[in-house]
Amino acid sequence: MRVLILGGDGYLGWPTALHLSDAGHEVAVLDNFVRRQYDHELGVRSLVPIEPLRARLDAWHEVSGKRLTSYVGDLLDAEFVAATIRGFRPDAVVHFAEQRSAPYSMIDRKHAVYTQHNNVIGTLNLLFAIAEENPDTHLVKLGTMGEYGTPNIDIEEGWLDITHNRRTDRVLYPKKPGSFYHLSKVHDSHNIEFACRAWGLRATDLNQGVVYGQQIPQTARDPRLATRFDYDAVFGTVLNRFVIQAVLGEPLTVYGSGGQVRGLIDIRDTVECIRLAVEHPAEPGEFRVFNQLTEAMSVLEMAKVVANQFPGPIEVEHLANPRVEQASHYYNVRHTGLVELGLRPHLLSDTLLESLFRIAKEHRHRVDRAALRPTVRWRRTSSPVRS
Ligand SMILES: O=S([O-])[O-]
Repeated sequence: MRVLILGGDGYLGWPTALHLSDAGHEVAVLDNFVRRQYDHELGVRSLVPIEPLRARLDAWHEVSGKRLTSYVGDLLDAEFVAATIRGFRPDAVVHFAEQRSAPYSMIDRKHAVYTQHNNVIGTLNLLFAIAEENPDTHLVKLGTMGEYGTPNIDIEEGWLDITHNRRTDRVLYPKKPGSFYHLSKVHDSHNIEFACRAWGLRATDLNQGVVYGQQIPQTARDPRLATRFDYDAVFGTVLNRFVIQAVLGEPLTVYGSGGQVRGLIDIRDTVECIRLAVEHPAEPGEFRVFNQLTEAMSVLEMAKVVANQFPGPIEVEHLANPRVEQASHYYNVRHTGLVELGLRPHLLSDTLLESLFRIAKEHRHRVDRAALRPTVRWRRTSSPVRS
């Protein structure tokens, strides 16, 4: 199949491109490199050095004999998006090209507006381009489990059958997201569902849990193929950050009591879920939703798993929670769709953590410790990004 990966230079977009290329698909990547600019803005960098896209593409050609096409541009440029779809004629478009940090979206008004404008309008431009250029294209969109929040009822896969005053209907599952970033994904989900209904587009919304890990077999084939590994309080995902804090001898910083439960997924399963979604497209007119997680754990449990595996003393430090979220709550998520398509999950294991500790040790000299401390406060309308 011909697969276009939007955000193909990013943490997950890049490994996904290699995984699909390795599986025999014809892959193109599109990116505007804004993720690399956030690093400059925040004064941080990926723990593992990453190569420019051009060098990555050459390295993949060298090790695999395969070439990926690349498009450099912005989804806010509607003409560029349409021309890319027209030129590459993808069977599937995988959309990772959004600002994906909740703290970043909560820095201040400017960052909130930027996040929603970038994410929502970029996705709208994409929907129009697909509808006008090739409506049979399957859109695989990265959503987040954070769209649902933590409701006191079971979380279904995107849709809810509801009986109200003796009448029944199937509705989009009600959302209670926890940041302007998460809200941008909720807005996207509604826009995409409407486009499926109005224009008969086919889409899969993947509500992904918190991703951990840094390597997949394809990126491990050459150091130039490495993907990012973020540890900072703005872009670092929680488990990856704990691993790095452990290696540095820093306390694992748990926000509040740590009772908040999150869905988790190994990066190797992320790329496999995308392959499964691409190879089993939604039907025309169908807005299909999968909850893309393989296990659920409280933040404190994650800290304990890391502490138990780390060969050395570890402290856990509870910080006043900078976010507004429930500290203890019901959490029960249905996530059977991807398993039915054939996903065989990697659950969080000692081997995975050992390899992450090794990667973190190798690059520990690159860490800026100050960047580990959270500074963005949900209860304020404006926060400094550095203390
Ligand atoms: O590519 S990332 O880190 O959103």
